[in-house]
Amino acid sequence: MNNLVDEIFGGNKPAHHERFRGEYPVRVRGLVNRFGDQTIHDDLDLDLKRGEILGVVGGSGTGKSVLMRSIIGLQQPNEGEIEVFGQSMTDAEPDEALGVRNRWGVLFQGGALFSTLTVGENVEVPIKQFYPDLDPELTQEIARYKVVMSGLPEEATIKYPSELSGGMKKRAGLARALALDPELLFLDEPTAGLDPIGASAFDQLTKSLKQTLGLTVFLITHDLDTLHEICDRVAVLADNKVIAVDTVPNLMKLDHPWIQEYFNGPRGRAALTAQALDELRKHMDLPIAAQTVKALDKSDEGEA
Ligand SMILES: Nc1ncnc2c1ncn2[C@@H]1O[C@H](COP(=O)(O)OP(=O)(O)OP(=O)(O)O)[C@@H](O)[C@H]1O
Repeated sequence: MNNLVDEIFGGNKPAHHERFRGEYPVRVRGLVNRFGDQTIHDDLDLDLKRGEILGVVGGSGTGKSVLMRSIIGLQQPNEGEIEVFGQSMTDAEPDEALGVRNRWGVLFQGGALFSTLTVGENVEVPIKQFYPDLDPELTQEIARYKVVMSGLPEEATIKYPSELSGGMKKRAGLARALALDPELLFLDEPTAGLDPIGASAFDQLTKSLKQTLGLTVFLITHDLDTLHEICDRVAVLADNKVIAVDTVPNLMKLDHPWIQEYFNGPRGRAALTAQALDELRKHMDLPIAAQTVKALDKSDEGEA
């Protein structure tokens, strides 16, 4: 397990650092990734703005996870330049890379929890890795705090991953991603496999953590509700590149076949209607809003 821990969290103590004040915590330029004769990325550019939730979408196999793995140093690109917190990751000496690794948290698809450790012990892993001399009681206390912050009951701290529901596993993974108070959070399909209520609750948690902790979030998703509800901008991967980065309403105006199919297809329209209804419900004291909600609710029943 130690190799995996080293791979994910790095293997040494972090250097001291100031919080990043620049505009773009992540900048990717001319990224090329190939596996054999399969080209995944070809001259891909992307900027992540400080304080935003950036949704990353694209068809299956377009390279969303490979892009995330390239940024966090788990995938060595064939070409290109990646800067995190203003520091080049592609040319970085191992020590320099370590200086930034403790400044991001990652929630992998499926949570990637260590099954032989309790939730609390999972959250302690990166803390012990980066701060081995910390008093064990304090380490446990920090882990408990992160568990509760992620919306789990405190009792979940002593449970094993196999004793948790899918939604609880995601929250446990999030608690571990938050263990070192990151400035940057990477979420790979956090709502996949959750029921709509669980997915919506996870979205709201992400949004409130972004606001309260001042996080910048890179969020891979297929979930249209998530895009509409919490993403400030969305990057679309197609044709081996990021073909557009914009707000959802602006993306919907673009004349690209995949974008049109995705955002203006039946599921895209349903997500948009659901969001419009949510907005209107906030203004139910206005007669026009009440009437519109009633009419839209009826048309939904008609379609069902
Ligand atoms: N280590 C690897 N070796 C060979 N091919 C790989 C490797 N990692 C990813 N790929 C290939 O790269 C392509 C992009 O994979 P990636 O997981 O990034 O897609 P994705 O956009 O995240 O897809 P999904 O939405 O289905 O999760 C796929 O064709 C995948 O098979």
